[in-house]
Amino acid sequence: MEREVQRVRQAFLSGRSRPLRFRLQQLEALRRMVQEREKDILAAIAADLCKSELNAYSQEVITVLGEIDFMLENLPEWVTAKPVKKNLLTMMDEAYIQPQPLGVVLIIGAWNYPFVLIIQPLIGAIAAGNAVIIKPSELSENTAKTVAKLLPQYLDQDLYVVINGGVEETTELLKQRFDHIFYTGNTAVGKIVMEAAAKHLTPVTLELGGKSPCYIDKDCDLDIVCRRITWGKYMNCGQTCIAPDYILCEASLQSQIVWKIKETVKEFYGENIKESPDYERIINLRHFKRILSLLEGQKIALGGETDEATRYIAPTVLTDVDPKTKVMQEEIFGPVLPIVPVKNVDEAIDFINEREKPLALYVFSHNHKLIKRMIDETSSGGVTGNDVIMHFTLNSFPFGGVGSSGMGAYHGKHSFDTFSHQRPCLLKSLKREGANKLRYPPNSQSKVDWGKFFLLRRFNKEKLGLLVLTFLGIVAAVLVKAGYY
Ligand SMILES: NC(=O)c1ccc[n+]([C@@H]2O[C@H](COP(=O)([O-])OP(=O)(O)OC[C@H]3O[C@@H](n4cnc5c(N)ncnc54)[C@H](O)[C@@H]3O)[C@@H](O)[C@H]2O)c1
Ligand SMILES: CCCCCCCCCCCCC/C=C/C=O
Repeated sequence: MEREVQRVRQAFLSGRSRPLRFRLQQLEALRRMVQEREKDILAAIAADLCKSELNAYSQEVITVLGEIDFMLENLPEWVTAKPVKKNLLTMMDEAYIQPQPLGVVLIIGAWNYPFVLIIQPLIGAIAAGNAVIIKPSELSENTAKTVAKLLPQYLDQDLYVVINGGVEETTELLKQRFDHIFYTGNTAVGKIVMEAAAKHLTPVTLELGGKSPCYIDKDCDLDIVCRRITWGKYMNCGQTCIAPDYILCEASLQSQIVWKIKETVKEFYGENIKESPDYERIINLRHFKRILSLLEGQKIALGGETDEATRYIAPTVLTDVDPKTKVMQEEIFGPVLPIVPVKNVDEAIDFINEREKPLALYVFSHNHKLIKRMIDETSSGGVTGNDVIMHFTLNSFPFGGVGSSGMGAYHGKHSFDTFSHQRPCLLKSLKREGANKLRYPPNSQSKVDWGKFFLLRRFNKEKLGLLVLTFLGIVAAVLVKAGYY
């Protein structure tokens, strides 16, 4: 493992990942890989998650292609040095911020969207000029193997390397020194990753999970609300980091919500859900059993049917859920939707604020002020009003958590920034030593006064005349330098 990381570091130190032309060429090669090997990629995702290839394409491949195009379009502007405002002490100097690559980045992916969750951060890391080691999730082994096979056929083989394996390999990998670690997965492993990173003072981005609440106000169109929630909750069989985890609403709305979700489930998946190409399965038996255990003692208002052999769990809704029960203590990550009755929006806000900060928050209402109030008075990684999931699709948004749902963010320019160091560069001349004497010892009141003038723009009235003269002198010098005289 050490040798492999060393090999990637040597490739980074060769400097070839840095030129803009190289980054663009690698991103184009990655796009070619996705387009030419689309069938292999879709088949792998489909096999891992019992997902239709159409759904694999619209949930993962579209996002990846959109992200590559966005990078190719904007990267030339992002990589350029940006001049910054100067003070009076540096006004004759060159001052700019130069984004630079961090070095060798480790990307650890999760299994639930096994392609996009490793390739989207990879796009950002390449765009920022880094070398990358990717560790896909071992639970989605078809996608892991396919990516390990395809990437070296299209990308630089020493700069971008896939290492497959489970906990043992990841633990070994985490002992190595990286310049950034980008981890997607559960909060418990997030802590392990952060602890390992701390040993080398490596910065981390943690894309974690949590219980994303969904508040439904009584002033809204329940038909539309329930259609949108049904889509976001049962997509990928509930195994989506930003799926609505539970509903908060007035008790009187519950029966209508159950009825409308039931109707929508029929509309989306037909009478026989098991036969639907749009309804996935739980990733493994451990998760299947974990989700079943969340149903114990609950009032099942819809669904509840299961089949262990195929790890099928029907779209399920629980009503009158007691917040103290197990289903409300952990992220569900399955097709189970508890409804927790609250008296009003105040109680909903308190409910959310008494718990860990979620990755996403959803609010449904015709009342725009109520939505704004929810946003102002709570915290979450992201918010979508009157819909679910959709903030993920906008690459102008930073995507990430807050508090226990994660730290750092990515997508679009935010990925480029995550994998770049914003290096401040001040280029002075060896001339004009007169002005610089101000900061050299021995210090004096007069030097402090000048310092106040130059840096704080504060001065005393007696010296005003002298200061004005100095200022005019500086202006004249600038004009001479700029070629006006
Ligand atoms: N914020 C996001 O973008 C996002 C996206 C997807 C999933 N998630 C969250 O991820 C969770 C589901 O994923 P998961 O954690 O089950 O995925 P997982 O089991 O695939 O684990 C994630 C990664 O951690 C590694 N890993 C597991 N145990 C480890 C250990 N002990 N030491 C070191 N590495 C280890 C795995 O090899 C894998 O690569 C949910 O909480 C979900 O909300 C978040
Ligand atoms: C055919 C139209 C496609 C609509 C766009 C759907 C967007 C789905 C996004 C799925 C989320 C994938 C990333 C998940 C992260 C967390 O698990």
